[in-house]
Amino acid sequence: MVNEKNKKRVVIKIGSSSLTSLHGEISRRKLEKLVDEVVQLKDDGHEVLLVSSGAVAAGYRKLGCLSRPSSLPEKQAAASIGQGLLMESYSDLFLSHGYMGSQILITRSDFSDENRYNNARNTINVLLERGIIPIVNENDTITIDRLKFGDNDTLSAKVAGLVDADDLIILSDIDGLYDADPREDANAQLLDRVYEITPEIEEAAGDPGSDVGTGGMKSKIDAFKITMASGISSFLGKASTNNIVYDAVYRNAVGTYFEPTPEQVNLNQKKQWIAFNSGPEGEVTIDHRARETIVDMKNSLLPMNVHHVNGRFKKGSVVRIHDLEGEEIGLGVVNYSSEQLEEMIGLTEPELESYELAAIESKDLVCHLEVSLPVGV
Ligand SMILES: Nc1ncnc2c1ncn2[C@@H]1O[C@H](COP(=O)(O)OP(=O)(O)O)[C@@H](O)[C@H]1O
Ligand SMILES: N[C@@H](CCC(=O)OP(=O)(O)O)C(=O)O
Repeated sequence: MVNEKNKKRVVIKIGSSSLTSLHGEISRRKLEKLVDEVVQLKDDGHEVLLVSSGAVAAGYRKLGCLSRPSSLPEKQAAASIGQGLLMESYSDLFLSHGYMGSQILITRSDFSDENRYNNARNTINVLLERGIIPIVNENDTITIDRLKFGDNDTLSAKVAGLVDADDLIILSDIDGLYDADPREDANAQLLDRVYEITPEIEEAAGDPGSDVGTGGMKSKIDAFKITMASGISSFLGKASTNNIVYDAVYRNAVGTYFEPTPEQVNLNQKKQWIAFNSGPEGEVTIDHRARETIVDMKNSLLPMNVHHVNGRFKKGSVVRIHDLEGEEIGLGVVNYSSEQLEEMIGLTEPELESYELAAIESKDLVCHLEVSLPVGV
């Protein structure tokens, strides 16, 4: 049993192919293996949250489809069957070891609203602190494409940030990240440590390896960009390897470890929400002097440095910040609506004195990210 100091909060994401059989059914054997390993961590005193895919893969056969459906209504109907079956199996298995699982279904709009985001954190914290194992999936049955996370890899990274996890473990059908797509290059080499997501790594990341996988290595790399910018250690390994979860937490597993370094950006929770979840509602373009002030000097953005405004937003919205060449330099929470900012453009410094607040406070600016913001941001 670990002491309070060594206790970890671990998020484990498992893909569809690692939970279901080729015939579109839950594989009891695969699920039992996962549950046994989670139980080992729980018995050691760690907190564990699962992000489990598999709802569509576990449900499509029961819906009467011969292979994973491609139409949205059929996928959603399959998920409505499979999600219930998955939870039933998880609950049975965890209860047989004396632990309780709980279901959390999330949509992207739950995360883009700051109040709902904070509410999700509070709920999950209660569950984790009371020894429950929250089991998270996207709410596939009701979510439409435009509002989807789309893959559980980036969802798991955002959840890891939400609950301030120590580790994210992504389990897949492959034993880690290779320096080239192993299906295309027989000489591809396993990378055991990654300290930075380089353009070469992005290039090497290919599509899914099975008919039931969704994001492939590309969405896993997007996920690791989020965890690295959030200061969370991550691991990618093969779900079928013995003791993979336990060994990954104790750094003894074969796979790829993604280690954030102190020099990298380490976004606090508010900035993680702004960067990865908020969904910007408009744009402000700033002049060159302002770019220097906010990027190099890390000062607030003043209303007089706003050159022009695009889109309609209200006070408190998140906006993209562009320079005069159109390059995106960051995101921030505005203190004025788009109408108010437009009125301020062209006013002189004394005229602006009556406006007391910065357009964007430095504490709410997310700029100069070493990583480009992942898809969906
Ligand atoms: N550079 C790479 N390194 C490792 N696997 C890769 C790479 N590029 C593409 N892949 C493929 O990504 C697959 C894993 O993604 P995916 O099929 O979505 O799995 P899951 O269902 O576990 O999320 C692997 O089986 C592999 O074929
Ligand atoms: N939410 C979907 C899975 C989405 C997904 O990312 O799947 P996978 O690539 O297998 O992790 C489901 O439960 O079927």
